[in-house]
Amino acid sequence: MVDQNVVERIKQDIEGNDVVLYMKGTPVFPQCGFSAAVVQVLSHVGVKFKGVNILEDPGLRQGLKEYSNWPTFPQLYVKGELVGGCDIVREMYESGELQTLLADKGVATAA
Ligand SMILES: N[C@@H](CCC(=O)N[C@@H](CS)C(=O)NCC(=O)O)C(=O)O
Repeated sequence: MVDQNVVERIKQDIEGNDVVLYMKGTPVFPQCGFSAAVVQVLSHVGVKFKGVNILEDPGLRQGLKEYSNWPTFPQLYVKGELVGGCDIVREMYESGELQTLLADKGVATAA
């Protein structure tokens, strides 16, 4: 059963920010290669995002897995919806699908 306080915090984050990356480490200092790769993609696309370091919060780390039904990190959310992890985000970036998704959802990018 997912902790409702954790669910509230997740909802506040993903509903209050267009793009949220739950990751290991911070955007400036990622502590996992998968998280670093998504930070790099988002930087290339030129989109502003909120990075949340799940290593600092074991409750959030577990709660997110249950909330999203996605067992690993990073997890990228756009406008409240889970897009996916590193593999999906990278594939979508390479095909141009990520840029299209952001444009369709009205998220500003510099690219
Ligand atoms: N194939 C995954 C790779 C990510 C991954 O395997 N993450 C692992 C190791 S960093 C993870 O989050 N494990 C669960 C945990 O550490 O809580 C993706 O596309 O995002």
